[in-house]
Amino acid sequence: MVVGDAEMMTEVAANNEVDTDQDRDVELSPGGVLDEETITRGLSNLGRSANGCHQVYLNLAIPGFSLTDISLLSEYQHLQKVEIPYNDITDLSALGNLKYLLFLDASHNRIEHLLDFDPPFNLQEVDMSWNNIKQMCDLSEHPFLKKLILDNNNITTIQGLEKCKQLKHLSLAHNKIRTITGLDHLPIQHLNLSNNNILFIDNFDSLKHLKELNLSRNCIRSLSGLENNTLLEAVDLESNEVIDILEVKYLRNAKNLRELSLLRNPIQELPDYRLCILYKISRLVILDRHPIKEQEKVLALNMFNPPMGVVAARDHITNVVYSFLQPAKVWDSTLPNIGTPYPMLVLVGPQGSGKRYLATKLVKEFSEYFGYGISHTTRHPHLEESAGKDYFFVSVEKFEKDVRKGAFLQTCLYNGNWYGLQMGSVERVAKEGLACVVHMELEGVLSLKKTYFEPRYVLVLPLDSQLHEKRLRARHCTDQQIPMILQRTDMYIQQNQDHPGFFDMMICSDDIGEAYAQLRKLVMDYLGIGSLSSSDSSTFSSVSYSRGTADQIPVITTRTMSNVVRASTWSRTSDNFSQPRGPRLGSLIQSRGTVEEESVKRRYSVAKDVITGNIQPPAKQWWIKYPTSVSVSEDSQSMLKEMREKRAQSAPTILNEFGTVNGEDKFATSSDSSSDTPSESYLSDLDSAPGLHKDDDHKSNINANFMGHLPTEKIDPLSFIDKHNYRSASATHLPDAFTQSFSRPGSKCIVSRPGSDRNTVLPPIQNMTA
Ligand SMILES: Nc1ncnc2c1ncn2[C@@H]1O[C@H](COP(=O)(O)OP(=O)(O)OP(=O)(O)O)[C@@H](O)[C@H]1O
Repeated sequence: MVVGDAEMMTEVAANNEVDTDQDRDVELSPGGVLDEETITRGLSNLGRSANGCHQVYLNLAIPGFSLTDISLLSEYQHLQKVEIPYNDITDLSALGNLKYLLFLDASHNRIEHLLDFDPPFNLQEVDMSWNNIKQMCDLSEHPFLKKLILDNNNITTIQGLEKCKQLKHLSLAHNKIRTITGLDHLPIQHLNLSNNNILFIDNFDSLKHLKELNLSRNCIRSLSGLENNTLLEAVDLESNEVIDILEVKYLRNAKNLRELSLLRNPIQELPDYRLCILYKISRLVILDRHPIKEQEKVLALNMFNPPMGVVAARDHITNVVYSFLQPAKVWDSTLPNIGTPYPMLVLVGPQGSGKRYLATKLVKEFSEYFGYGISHTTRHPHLEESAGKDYFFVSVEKFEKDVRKGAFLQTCLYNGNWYGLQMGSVERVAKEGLACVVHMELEGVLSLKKTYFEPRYVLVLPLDSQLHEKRLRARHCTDQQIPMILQRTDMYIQQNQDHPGFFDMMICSDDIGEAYAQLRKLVMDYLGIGSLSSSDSSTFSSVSYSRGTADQIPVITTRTMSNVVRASTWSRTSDNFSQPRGPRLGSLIQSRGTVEEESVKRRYSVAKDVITGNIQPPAKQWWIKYPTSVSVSEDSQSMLKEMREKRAQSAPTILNEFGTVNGEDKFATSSDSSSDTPSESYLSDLDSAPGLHKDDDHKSNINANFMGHLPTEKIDPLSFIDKHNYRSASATHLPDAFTQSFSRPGSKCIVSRPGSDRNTVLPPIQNMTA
């Protein structure tokens, strides 16, 4: 230490001594009786008196003088703020003279009676904590009281506050209160009742202004009673006995709730307690004194109510992982692999939209092309359903077992039941050489879109909600389920709007006959078959690709139109079957069942035709002739909006109920009777569907749109355009990309097909069919 510093310290010490000496000289308030000297030292804040005539000190602070007698204070009637904490005062009657008193701090004294002095006019804030008050007296003489702190007393009952209509802040912590009473209709915003013996949150209903509530260290088990305190922002329930996570439901109306503490409650022992609370009250910013991170909120949401995309991703991961976990085995499969897409049609829509009916009818009519992909479900069969035809009805255990076997392509939980499409179901159809038609909910689609299958997705949507409701009622839907299903229709509309191209086409199914006609027309366009007359003998064919079969050759089936009409299946009738040659294929066939044998023979035959250049597989048109996108144009958006409004207002349409599958046409309407012979009216109906426009602008865009999506097969674009009459101004200026060889996924030149997640915008089909 330098000399200068030492000197300075000595000087400071000397000064201190002088001060203490002075203090010692003047004994302040001897014997605990307040004297003038003490008052003089405690006065501050010189200002104008309440009547405006004098300059007076407005504040007095005389803490910690062991005062017992403060009668002298009665002479200082202009005081507006009196702080007399940490004394031994028992009697405040001297304050009765202080008519202008606004703030009183008489905490840490020995007062037994609350405010028992003549009331000042405007007393606003009182702190009488740490006293010996046992009972609250009638405070109706203090109507302007805004803040009352009575912590650490011996109060057992809250009372006497009825007339305190300005009371915003009340603190009664560390008392002996057992039940909450006497607070009715008070405008309290901050209430502290911590450290009492409160068991129930009673009589809070009328505390409509309550923002901050501290009920920590009580014996509260239930939050019931807080449901009407909608302005709550912070609730402290630390060290209580809350045991049930569902109790937080009573806070659901507190839309401004930002801070909650449930520390040291049994509830904290629950697994995922924090995430659960965050999920239940997502608006929280601080929980248990810890700020909430965004990641936690996302985790909570994903855990308890994951968005459909997350569920689909999880389901997909589960299915993929389980299938990878299977012992390595080369499956005898007719399905394609990742590089060779398999034609598949998925009808998507809410329950009761009619998609199952459409799927069955389509499969029935186009049995040469399509097979019905049967899903598995854990729900019980309805009377009219048969196992192995409508669904494979399995127990949850069996379903789970199959999941673990990696048997599913996609799974989803809908309405409390599991649904899933197994690879085997698709395989079964593929073995027939047919394209698979399945129907499912959006959740299923989200999962299926993650697989290497790249189906066409046709959205089947009932836009007339009353009609939809009627159909649902005719089915097996309960009163609770119906609103949920109707809401889901809006979800589909939203999905369609938010993700243009997600669905390849939308069909309104209010009139199921027309819906089928549209679907039929679409399918026929895909397949390149204009009309199903028996005289039509135009050639069409379909392609399927086999995995693990000899040489990985695309296997193509050829058939004439007359065959379509007459033959019961696409694959089994009068194929030009050639005996397979070579030991490999021969032995392969020997080891198979009849159906597969047929399939291999057929494929062999078609492969031969393809190699010799005899046929063009029509199935490639599935991939070339894209179906109509649900358009993203403003027109279509507004049309959809219109339809939505119409849907909301629509009067019930009298239609036959539908409800069965198996081709039984309970859907049948007058228009349905003509559905076997597609007419122009289908086209006009198609036009009226959202997203289907025939305006010229679209027409001129067709090629541009079309070129955005590389088909999976190699085509000659110019002949394609010629064939379909698409030649337009823009067609004569085809960019290079269009005239290049188009390649399959997996080759260098990959552009995702419409409807896939990779490329979301589709060309409108009407230009193709124009
Ligand atoms: N594998 C699947 N993945 C996802 N959803 C599926 C699957 N299979 C069926 N679904 C869908 O689950 C929903 C409930 O089907 P369910 O058969 O129980 O009811 P429904 O009243 O007969 O429905 P719908 O007549 O619309 O088929 C339907 O929308 C159906 O399309």
